[in-house]
Amino acid sequence: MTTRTEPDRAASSPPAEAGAAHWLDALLDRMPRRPGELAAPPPGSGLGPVHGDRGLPVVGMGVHMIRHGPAFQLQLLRRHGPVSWWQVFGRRVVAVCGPEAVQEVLANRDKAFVTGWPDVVGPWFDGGLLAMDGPGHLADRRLLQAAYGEPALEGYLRRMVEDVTAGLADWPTGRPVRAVGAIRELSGQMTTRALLGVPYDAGGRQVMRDVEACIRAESALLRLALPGTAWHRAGRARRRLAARLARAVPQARVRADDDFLSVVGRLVGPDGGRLTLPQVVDHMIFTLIASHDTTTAATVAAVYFLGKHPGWQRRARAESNARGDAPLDVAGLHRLETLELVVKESVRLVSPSPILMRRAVRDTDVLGHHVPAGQLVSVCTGVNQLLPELWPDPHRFDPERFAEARGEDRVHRLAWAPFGAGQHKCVGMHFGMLKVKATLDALLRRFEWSFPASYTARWRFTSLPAPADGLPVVLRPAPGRPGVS
Ligand code: HEM
Repeated sequence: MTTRTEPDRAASSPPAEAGAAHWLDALLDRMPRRPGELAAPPPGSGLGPVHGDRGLPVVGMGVHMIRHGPAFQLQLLRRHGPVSWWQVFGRRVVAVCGPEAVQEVLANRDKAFVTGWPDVVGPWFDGGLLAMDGPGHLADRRLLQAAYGEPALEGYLRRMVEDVTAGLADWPTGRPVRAVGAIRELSGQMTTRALLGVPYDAGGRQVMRDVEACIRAESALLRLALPGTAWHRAGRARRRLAARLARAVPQARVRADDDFLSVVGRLVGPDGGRLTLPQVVDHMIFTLIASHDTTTAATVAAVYFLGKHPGWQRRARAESNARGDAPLDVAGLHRLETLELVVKESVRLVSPSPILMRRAVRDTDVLGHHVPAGQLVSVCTGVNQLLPELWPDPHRFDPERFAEARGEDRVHRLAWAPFGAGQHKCVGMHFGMLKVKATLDALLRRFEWSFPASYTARWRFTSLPAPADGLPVVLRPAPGRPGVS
């Protein structure tokens, strides 16, 4: 069974060639690349320059990136090597691809790199872990880690399982549903009680609309707070979120509840210190943003691949149904081994966060290439996940490659890194995997679905990857579950 996604096809051939059937891709293919050097290395340094493509004036290679994502960066790797650069909307960005180059930047041994996210997405992450560096980041991360431990996860999972079951009750069968929008809504329904203790229908919906306004502004081109713009809407949304959280934190600190905000509010560091109210507010806003679209993208990818590979869908459903009516807990999710393999393979092929942004704080080098101070660097973990040098038959949907006996992900510690690596590695990785698996478990027990052999999703990379058509899917009642429709 071979599934060729947009990035998959392009991984074995240049993106423009892969998509040449579409007029826009044919046009992009003919566009001048205008190659050149990023910056001259300091004389006598022994370093080489970074080579790359300027593309069109202003737009640069931005449209290539949106249409082809990791496949575009793979093409940069093939043209210019593991350290290259490209221009996007007037800005030069270094692309670091391949396991060694990615490892060098993420290990960050000489502390030359800091987070580059605020430079790219704007102020929406402010005060969150991914906008911080150095001792402040380390101290907050150590403190917050307790809120992601297994005992705490059990409480969040219980809430998410109740909410996913209720959310799916409204999903129709027998007519097309756009999976991307429906799964995003479901993610919101599963988030607000687990993270904030707020039911979706009693204020949670507005919270998620505000979170989504911030997410949308991350990729806005017009970054002025003019009324009517995404930037303006996000500013208002973030202020509403901050005000709401500022009211909620004092109550959360004293209530003995097991939602994420209550757990974070009660955390005490080794020195007896607690996070201040503004710190909790900022961390919570970033957590809401970081958890929502990533888990949506991962679930959408798995729904797509399960629909293209009914054998895997049946196998995963059989494991989910084997639980009978027992409630789903963390141990129960760990036992869903097929789902674990399917999710790992889905986020390998379509990585929810295929690049990690960094900025050089001083002149430095990556694999002997000169990177000047201030330079933005995109660390392309998503490319590594598709490299034929690392993965046998990399475009094939083959979840078994993650099984203990094969362990293809063990070929290099950065061959599979959908949750990042190094200082900023996703602290919510287990939480995210639980949420995605709990969503898929509920879907599998209730529905079955498939996509025609002729259907291939075309992924777009405006912000996180999503099928351009919203992934229309027709659900049917799952077999072997009498009484459930
Ligand atoms: C499938 C789901 C998820 C994926 C693929 C994912 C991916 C990532 C990646 C790649 C990073 C590192 C970014 C970088 O180094 O630039 C990251 C960081 C982070 N993620 Fe996740 N994430 C997921 C779910 C979650 C969830 C559910 C939460 C919280 C409930 C969360 C919270 C965070 C936080 C707080 C950070 C910043 C860590 C730090 O800077 O120290 N993530 N995530």
